[in-house]
Parts: sequence; structure tokens; C-alpha cells
Amino acid sequence: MPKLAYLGPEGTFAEEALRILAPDAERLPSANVSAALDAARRGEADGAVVPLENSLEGGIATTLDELAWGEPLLITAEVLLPVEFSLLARPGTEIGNIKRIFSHPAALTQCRGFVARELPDAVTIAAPSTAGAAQEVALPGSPYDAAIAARIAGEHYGLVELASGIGDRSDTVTRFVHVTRPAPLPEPTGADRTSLVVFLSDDHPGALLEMLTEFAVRGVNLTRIESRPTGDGIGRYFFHFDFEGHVADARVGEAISGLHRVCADVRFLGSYPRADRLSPQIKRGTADADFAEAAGWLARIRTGQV
Ligand SMILES: O=C(O)C(=O)Cc1ccccc1
Repeated sequence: MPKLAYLGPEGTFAEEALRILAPDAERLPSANVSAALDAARRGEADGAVVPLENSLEGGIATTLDELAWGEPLLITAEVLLPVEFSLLARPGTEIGNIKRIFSHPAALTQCRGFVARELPDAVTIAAPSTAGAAQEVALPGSPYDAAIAARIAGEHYGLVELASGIGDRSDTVTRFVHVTRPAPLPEPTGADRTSLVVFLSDDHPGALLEMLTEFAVRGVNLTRIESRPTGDGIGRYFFHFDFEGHVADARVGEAISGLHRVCADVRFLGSYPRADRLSPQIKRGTADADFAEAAGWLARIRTGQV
């Protein structure tokens, strides 16, 4: 039975994602995303389940930076989890008396409208996780009046639900990924996604266009592009890409070899089945057979067979 680290404690959205991705896995709750990834790196766990992207907020910075800079890990699976938030407090708490709200920053951001409308005088305080906030609020004498977390976390820690469905949008989805230490890749399924980090060799006009061209001319459709600061000063960025296809696909292999040739560094983060099972539309001339035919043609003309 594999052991997987995740952002704990019990009752987080990460745990919900883990249960979908690996229902039989042993669960190792970690204090934060970095600790969960380190547990996988050190071999204390066989892998980790961490949030990568949210449909409202975009990429989760800690995860993106860990995957870019830390000891290499590979993404092997993903899940799209609809997230629904509740306002949870100790039994007996009146909503009008809530002055300090504790939750994970992603939850606080996604419930900004509710807090501004219903609790305009309350302050929000960042917690390591939604369930961690619920656990803390449940303690007698806690400095926090309420937590924002999943309903199930409230039930688990003995809190009452003062309001439900408090997210600014009802259709918010978080994409969680399962990562492992480097290992053989999942087989191509025809509906795959590949993730990559690219560091530019130097800053020059058109550098971003050059990267994008490698994808465009091979008919590779991007599903996410995000710049993150390198930390080397204002204006210095590296790039995260997610795109359709598997590294075993000729068009994907050619695109990322192209990036490897022209960029300072390319870190491959994995090719894995898409949770939504959507297959890419293959543009004319970019199927595996087209690349093989073109390679054959090139080989023939190189030997004078015109
Ligand atoms: O804190 C949690 O429960 C998490 O899993 C992180 C998170 C927080 C808010 C939305 C999605 C994921």
C-alpha cells in the first residue's frame, strides 16, 4: 500500500483529492506543501498530493516554486476537485460576533466577497490549511472566532456551520497533482498533459515569443503558462508551462527538445493522464506519422535520393 504525504491535518481539500487519486493509500498528513514534498523526496512517503492550480486564482506559488527549484519530482496524476467553503465556529458563536477569521490564504481569497459583505469588520488571518484552521478554532480559548473550511472539517473538529457555499463563485475547481520521486512515466493515454519549467538564457526582445514558437509550430496547445520571479531582481522571471500531449508524442518531444536547445534550462515535470480525459485536436502535419514521414524524407534527401 503506497504512503502519500499531503497538506494536513484531516479534513483538508488536499485529503479529499488524495482519497480520489489513491483511495487505498496510507495517508501522511504534513504541516504544509513543502513538508509534504520533502517527505516524498526523502522517501518517508512514496509520493505527495499537492494543489497546483485553482480556476479562480491560477497557480499555487509554493507548489510551482518547489517543483521548479527543489530536488526533482515527477507529476504522475492529477485530479480536478470542486471546492466548497463553509464558515465554521464554536457552538454558540453568533455570526455578528465574528471578528477574527482563520483559513488557508486560497480559501480567504476565494471567499473575499462573502467576508466583505457579511463580516465587514472582521480581519482574516492566514492558516497553514483550512482544516488546520478549523482544528485551531475548535480549541477553547482560541484567538480566532471562525474558520473557513470544508463542511466535513467542521464536523470532524466539532464546529457548527454558520454559512455554507460562501465562495465568490460556486464553480471553483482546484487541480491537485500526485508527485513521486523520478520513476518511469505513465503510459500515453491519448488524453495527457505535460508540465515543464523553462529558464531563459538571457533577457532579449522576443524571448517569450521564441519559447511559444516552439509549441506553436508543432501544434502543441498550452493549458497554462505562468511566470514566476527567479529572485534575482525585478524583471527576472522563469516560466511554467502545462500543455496537451505526452512527451512520447512526436510533436511534444520536438517542442521540448527545441526549448532545450534555445533556453538556459528546461525542467521536465512529467506527462500524465488528464483528469478531464479531453483529447487534443491534432493539427494537420503534427501527428506522429507526419513527423516519422518527414524524418524519412530528410534521411532520403541526405543520401541523394531526390
Ligand atoms: O487547506 C486546504 O484544505 C487545502 O487543501 C489547500 C486549499 C485551500 C483552498 C482551496 C483549495 C486548496
